[in-house]
Amino acid sequence: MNFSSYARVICFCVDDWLRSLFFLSRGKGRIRSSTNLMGEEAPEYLLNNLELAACDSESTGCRTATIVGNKTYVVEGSEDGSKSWINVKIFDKLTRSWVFPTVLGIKPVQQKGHSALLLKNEQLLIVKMDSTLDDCIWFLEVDSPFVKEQKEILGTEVVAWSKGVIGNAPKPIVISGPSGVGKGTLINKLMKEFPSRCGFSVSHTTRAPREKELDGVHYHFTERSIMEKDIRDGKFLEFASVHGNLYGTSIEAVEAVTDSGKRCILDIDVQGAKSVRASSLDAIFIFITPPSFEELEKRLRARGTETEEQVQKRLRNARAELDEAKSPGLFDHILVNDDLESCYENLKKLLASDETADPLCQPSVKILKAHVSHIESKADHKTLIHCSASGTNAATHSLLMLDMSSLKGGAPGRTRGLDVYALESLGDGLNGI
Ligand SMILES: Nc1nc2c(ncn2[C@@H]2O[C@H](COP(=O)(O)OP(=O)(O)O)[C@@H](O)[C@H]2O)c(=O)[nH]1
Ligand SMILES: Nc1ncnc2c1ncn2[C@@H]1O[C@H](COP(=O)(O)OP(=O)(O)O)[C@@H](O)[C@H]1O
Repeated sequence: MNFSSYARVICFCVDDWLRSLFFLSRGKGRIRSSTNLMGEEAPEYLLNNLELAACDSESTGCRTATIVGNKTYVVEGSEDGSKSWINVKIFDKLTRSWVFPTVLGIKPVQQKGHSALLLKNEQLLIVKMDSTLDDCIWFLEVDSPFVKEQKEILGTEVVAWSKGVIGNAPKPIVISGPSGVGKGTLINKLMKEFPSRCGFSVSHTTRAPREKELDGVHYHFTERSIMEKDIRDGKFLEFASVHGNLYGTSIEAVEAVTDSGKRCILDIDVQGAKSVRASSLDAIFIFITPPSFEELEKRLRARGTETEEQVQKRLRNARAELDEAKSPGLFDHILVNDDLESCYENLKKLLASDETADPLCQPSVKILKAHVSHIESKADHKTLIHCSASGTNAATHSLLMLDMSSLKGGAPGRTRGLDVYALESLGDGLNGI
């Protein structure tokens, strides 16, 4: 792929957005005034010519516009003292109108601007300027399988953010099973024995805390209305109504554990396991089953944490869960929790046999405190990032190569598997090379 074909750079300054738009083009060099952009019509040359846009990091605000089919995705952001924001809007060429999509996932905090590059027709690579390397690479999914599914569910235009993460991580473990089977007991044992290697995904729930349950440790206990809003805002990987309460796994609950290099353990019901199976999270699914229904009932009553009515409801649901667990392709392993110690040993054997539990791949470049001037696509899966230590001094300009050949995951979680290496010496302004 030819570099210069990607070097058409549009610089939008927020302050001037209404009045003028500077069109900087290698080879063209024209300055053109925009027509009334906020009059809800994007100029013809923008819609016809723009493939890649990068913005001037010196300005207080920044806009990039990227054409995907008949749509132009405008990503705009600003850092204004304590306030910083990043928004996405879409110009639809067919209807000649602006669309404000539902934005899912955790969005980046805008700093000194960003560059945008269309990777495939389903996602944009967004590189934040003046950011550390662990926070500069982001993806805006515009037509990925996850986004397509959400468009159908929500009936609106949807885009979804996903943070790019260098290297891989151990696969999360999803543990399901009927209430009282011993999931919590097994997970506690794992956490005690491997505190530095396993981390628990702390779910949100609308149920009341039991005695000895701590907010933020066992669950994030929350109000239904708050949780429903967070679900609408795309902050949850999955959620389900279980025994009359709402339970859900936030994206951050899983990613915070995985980002720290630990294996994330999720204790979720069968509906939640189905949702995670359908998501981009690559996990191992384990169902814990009781030796008999009578033993399950005995354990549930012996625990003494539920009223009789709640016990009855849990037992009714248990029958359905035991049936659903047999759905082909849902669970990778079924463990019978008869004798606790043997079940725990079997669980540990399963985890030990997972080949993905390799240590986090360390990037060849650790911290990027450079000014990223722009990005260019070189070839499939490989992207050049231009950066400079001082921002304007040509002598310190350097190149990083971003290799995305083994990307995994994606919205609504992280996009993992990135590899970054320096093509040239990057000078004093960059650490850790
Ligand atoms: N889908 C989903 N289910 C969850 C989540 N957190 C807990 N659960 C499930 O909700 C059910 C009830 O959990 P809980 O109230 O702690 O009762 P217990 O299972 O009897 O200890 C269990 O099946 C859990 O696995 C979650 O984040 N999502
Ligand atoms: N293998 C086992 N044999 C006997 N009791 C068990 C076993 N595993 C767990 N228990 C007990 O059963 C009860 C329910 O276990 P718990 O871990 O709370 O289940 P869950 O998290 O699946 O609802 C607890 O009192 C626990 O001590």
